[in-house]
Parts: sequence; C-alpha cells; structure tokens
Amino acid sequence: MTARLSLDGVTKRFGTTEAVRNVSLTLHDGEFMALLGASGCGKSTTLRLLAGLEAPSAGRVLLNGRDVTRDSAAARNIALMFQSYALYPHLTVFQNIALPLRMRGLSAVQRLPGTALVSPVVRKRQAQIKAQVSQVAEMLRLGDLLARKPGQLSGGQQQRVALARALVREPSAFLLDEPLSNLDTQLRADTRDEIRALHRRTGYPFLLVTHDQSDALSMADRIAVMIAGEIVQVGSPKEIFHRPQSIAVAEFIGHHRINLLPPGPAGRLHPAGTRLWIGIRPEDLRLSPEGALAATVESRAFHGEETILKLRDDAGTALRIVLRGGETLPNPGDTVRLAANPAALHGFGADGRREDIPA
Ligand SMILES: Nc1ncnc2c1ncn2[C@@H]1O[C@H](COP(=O)(O)OP(=O)(O)OP(=O)(O)O)[C@@H](O)[C@H]1O
Repeated sequence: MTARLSLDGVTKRFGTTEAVRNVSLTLHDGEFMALLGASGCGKSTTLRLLAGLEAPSAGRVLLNGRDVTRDSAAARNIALMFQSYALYPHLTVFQNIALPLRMRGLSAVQRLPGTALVSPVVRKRQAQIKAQVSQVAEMLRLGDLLARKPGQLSGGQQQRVALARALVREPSAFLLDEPLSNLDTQLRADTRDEIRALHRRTGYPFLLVTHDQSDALSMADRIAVMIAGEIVQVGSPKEIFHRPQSIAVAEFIGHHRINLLPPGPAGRLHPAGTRLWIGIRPEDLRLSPEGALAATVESRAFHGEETILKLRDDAGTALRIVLRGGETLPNPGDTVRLAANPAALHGFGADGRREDIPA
C-alpha cells in the first residue's frame, strides 16, 4: 500500500501543554483509519496538523512522499470535516456544494451574477460545475434536495451536504472530526453506513477522529489509539480488541471495563510461575462450580439482554462479570466460583506492557 499522508515524529506544543508528542502515523492509499482517544488527548490537533491548520513544533508532514510541513492548507487540498457542518445558511444545497468549485474555477469577476450570459467560457465552466455537483449529489442521495436551504434539512441531510462539498474538491484525503457526535442513535447508525459506503465508492483515504470505540471498531480498517498526546497502538479492530499491547489500551477498549488481577500466587487465574498482571474481560468470565477463582457477589444489575455482577475475590480485588445466558443468578452476599478460557486471558508486565502468558 502506498503512503498517502503521514506525520513523521510530530510534536505540537501550545505554551507548556504538549498536545501531540512525537507522533508518527501513516494513512495509506484507500484505507479507512480511526484515530481513537478520550477527550483532550490530542486528536483534533493531530487532524489540524495533517490538514495544515496548525504548524508542528517539531517533525514533518508528508503528502504523497513530499514534505508539505510548510505548505498551506489550500495547497494540501485535504478535506477536513468538523462536528458542525458549517454550511452557508443563505445558500441552497446546490450552491453550498458548488462553492469550492466556483472559488477554484472562476475568477472573482466571472463569479458575478449575469456573466454567463455574455461569456461562453463562464457558461462552459458553469455547465461543468453543474455536472460535477449532480454526480456527487446523486452519490449522496441529495438529488432531490438541491434547491433547499440548510435550515430545511435534517441533521443527517446537512451532514451529507457537508460530505458532498468536501467530495467535489477531489481531495487528497478525507479527515473527519467526530462527524457522528451530534446525531441520535438511529441516525448515527445510518450515517456510519453512509460514510463507509462513501469510502468504498470513492477510494479516498479516510481518517476518522472519534472518542467512541464502537464507531472506531465498526468502521475502520485500522485504529490508532491515542492517549495523552501519544499514539500507543495501531492495529486492526480485532488486534486492538483481542491483543491490547498495554494495560492502558486494554482498559480503554471494550464495552465493559476489563478486570485486572494483580500478580499473585499460581492458582486462581494465574498460571504457574508468572508474575504478571492478568486481564480478563467481564464477558469472558463465567460462573462454574469448579472455577479457580472464588469471589463474593456485591451487587447485581439487570440490563435487559445482560446482567452485570460486581464481585470481590478473596484477595480483595474488585471484579465484574457479564452474564448473557439464562443461568440461575446468584444474589448479593453469595460466594461463587469463576472460570475463564485460558485463551481469553491477557498478561501484562510490571511496566504495563503486554507479555505472553506461559502455557
Ligand atoms: N489552540 C490551543 N491553545 C492551547 N491549548 C490547546 C489548543 N488547542 C488544543 N489545546 C490543548 O491541547 C490538548 C489536546 O487538544 P485536542 O483538541 O487536540 O484534543 P481532542 O482529543 O481532540 O479532544 P476532544 O475530543 O475533546 O475534541 C488539550 O489539552 C487542549 O486543551
């Protein structure tokens, strides 16, 4: 795969705040990458550095292998979409989408009303713009809405107009900053599909910034996990979920927070001879009379399709287990035994890094 857009050892400081620390990251041709991290970890700054809206304090930005660190955002032609759609309310959908083409393809004088009547050049260019807008509008199912103003559109439709406006520019890459955060659950699911489909149809490299792991896990080919200004792991959604490279990533990923058992004697869930922290996801633990780990139930919460038990093991460690079957549920105060498939255990050394658990 060809590298399209990269950060090479980039650091960005705002006064004494180091928002982005020595980040190297490559977005390849045609791939869909998610930049995932908690609020304030430096995701938006990373996008702005890529797009050319911020200059790095150190390091380089590369576009198609060329150093563009000092190039303007306009020269890079990278589409950057924000949480808010930033459409012009007084312009129609057609005019909003056509705007970047008009700015690029017509001079200030040629953009004046009426010039098409007297100039064949302007007429020809306007016909081209109309064709380009129609093609993109069709792709995003906006064909019937071209005469409306943004105020007459739903949130999802406004979002599609913003995508269309970015798309007509034929950008080098698409950077999307939390595009789903203003949407309700159903619209969010539809827009996820929309963005994925747009990516497939256009083949542009996409980088999606999100704090929502479900968005990242469900949409991206690769995920870059960012914590406190640093990229701590890059991998496929399955790798990130099943093989987190550190306790920090393991705790960040997963619908339910992973259980962590401190190093302890063999037995319990610890294999013989290890001094590792053992991570086990709440959905990977099960109740079993022969289970190696004894624990007391502290609370039980029914959530419809699943029940969450909070427990404490005999070494005092708090644990959670998610039950989805129809088993008889223990009550608070009961002592139970827990078992886990050895393949579901994650081992971490004292420095928090992943280590293989000896067989
Ligand atoms: N222009 C700025 N001046 C000073 N500090 C800034 C500036 N922009 C960002 N920061 C700081 O840099 C850090 C990273 O901010 P950034 O907006 O990149 O995070 P984020 O991960 O995108 O957060 P969110 O998900 O909340 O948007 C924060 O501590 C923020 O306060």
